[in-house]
Amino acid sequence: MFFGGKSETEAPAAAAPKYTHVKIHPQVDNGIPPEKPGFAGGTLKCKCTDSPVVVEVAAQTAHNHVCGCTKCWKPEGAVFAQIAVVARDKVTVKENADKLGIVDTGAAIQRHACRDCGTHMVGRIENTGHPFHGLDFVHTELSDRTGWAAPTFAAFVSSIIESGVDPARMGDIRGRLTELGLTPYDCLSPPLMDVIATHVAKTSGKQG
Ligand SMILES: N[C@@H](CCC(=O)N[C@@H](CSCO)C(=O)NCC(=O)O)C(=O)O
Ligand SMILES: [Zn+2]
Ligand SMILES: [Zn+2]
Repeated sequence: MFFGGKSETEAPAAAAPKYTHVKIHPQVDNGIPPEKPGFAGGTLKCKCTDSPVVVEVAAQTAHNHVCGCTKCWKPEGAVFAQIAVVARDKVTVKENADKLGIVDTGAAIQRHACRDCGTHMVGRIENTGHPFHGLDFVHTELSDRTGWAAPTFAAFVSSIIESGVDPARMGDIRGRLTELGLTPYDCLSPPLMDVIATHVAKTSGKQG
């Protein structure tokens, strides 16, 4: 140590979070709950108090993220959705399937929502040529279990402006996402964009 400075082995103090006033989504605003090793799924329930739609997800999810796009379902007041994927053969509607309807039949991800409360229960891709065909999109916050895959990035961040968020807030919002360890992207994460590009290149014959 020289002249009362820091010792070479002393870790620098972590910077205090600056953007805790910025709300993203209830599942991440107060710290992200850790996933549990060996966690094998659970049931998702819509918000209806009477005859809720119940969906079984019989596996851990992957690629969980917060999404700012206009299409993903967000809980009341949230700026972002939280959404993950799981193999479609692990997803079964167990109760009140008759309450489900497709939000937009023209979208790549067909979001099956409860007609009574509006909650999106399963997003399914029917196009077999889509890079993510075989994966369903689910909101694991609809489960009362803990241990689901934690979100690891923020997708379609600029799209929140399309939902009415003031563009002047984007610096603070990206700052909060970064603070939470949810790196902000204006599309999907680099590994997922690579999956999409590889699929496109294989389809066009540019990759073997
Ligand atoms: N700016 C648009 C973007 C919508 C968008 O492309 N969303 C993505 C991500 S959803 C889950 O991460 C997507 O793949 N959409 C396909 C679909 O929704 O069918 C907007 O905000 O609307
Ligand atoms: Zn409902
Ligand atoms: Zn989305």
